[in-house]
Amino acid sequence: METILDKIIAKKREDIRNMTELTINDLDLSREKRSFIEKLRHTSEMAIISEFKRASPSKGIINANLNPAEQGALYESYGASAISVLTDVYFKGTFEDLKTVREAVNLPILCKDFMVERKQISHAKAAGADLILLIAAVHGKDALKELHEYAAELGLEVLVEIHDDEELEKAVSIGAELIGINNRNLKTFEVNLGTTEKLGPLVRQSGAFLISESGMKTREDVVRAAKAGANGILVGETFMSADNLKQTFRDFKVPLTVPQR
Ligand SMILES: O=C(O)c1ccccc1NCC(=O)[C@H](O)[C@H](O)COP(=O)(O)O
Repeated sequence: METILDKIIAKKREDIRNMTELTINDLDLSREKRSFIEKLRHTSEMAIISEFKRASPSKGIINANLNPAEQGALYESYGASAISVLTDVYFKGTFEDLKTVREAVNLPILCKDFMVERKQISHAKAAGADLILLIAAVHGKDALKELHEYAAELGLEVLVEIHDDEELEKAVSIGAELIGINNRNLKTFEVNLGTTEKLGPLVRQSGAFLISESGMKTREDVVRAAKAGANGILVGETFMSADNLKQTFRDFKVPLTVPQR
C-alpha cells in the first residue's frame, strides 16, 4: 500500500524535475558558518531545535498566520539552539521562508525537506541552510552516504533521521555524527516517545549526538527524551500553536541526563 511518505517522495521527484544543480562557483562557501554540532559539544542542557511549520500532512493547518522572521526571532530570544524551517509544499513551506528566517536570526538553520537528489542540497545551501535533513528510510546505504558526503563538501552539517533498527544501522555505517530519532512513524503518523527510549541508548553508544524529534508536548516528554540519552529535541507543532511561547520554552529547558562524549 502506498504510504504518505511514498506520496511525498513521488511529488518531490516531480517538483524537482527541472531544478538544476548549483555548482561550487554559484554558492557562497565563505558565508559565516553557524555550527549546531559545535553548540552540542558545549552545552549542559537539552538543545532545542524550534521548527517553523505552518501545516503538516498529519495535522493539516497548524498556524498559517505566523510571520517566519518574527517567529524565528522569538525562538532565538527564548533560547532555541537552532531553527528548523520546513521548505516542502506539503507543509506550506518554501526556500523563501528559510532565507527570511536566516536573515532574522543568528542561529544555525536546518533545511527540513525531503532530499532525494544532490541538486536540492545545493539549493538549500544557496538559500542559507547550515544543516540539512536526510531521512534514512528514503535511501539505500550507498545513496545516503553519497548525499551525506556531498552535503559535507558544501560545508553543511547533516541530521540523519531514523525510526527503526535497520535505519539506525544505515546511519551508523555512514558515520553520521548527528542522528535524529523521529518519534513519528512517517508511514502511519503514529507518535510514540518509546521510539527514542528504545533506540536512544544505541545511538549514543555509536558516538553520535542524538536529537529526539516530534511529539514533544510537555516538560515530562522532554525529560523522557533526556533520560533516553538525547542531546536535544526538535519541536514544531507545540511551539507553532503555543498560547504562551515564552512559558513553553521555559518548561522545555531541561538539563542533560547523559553527559556529553
Ligand atoms: O508532521 C508530519 O505530519 C509529517 C508527516 C510526514 C512526514 C514528516 C512529517 N513531519 C516532519 C517532522 O519530522 C516534524 O515536523 C518534526 O519532527 C516536528 O514534529 P512536531 O513537534 O510533532 O510537530
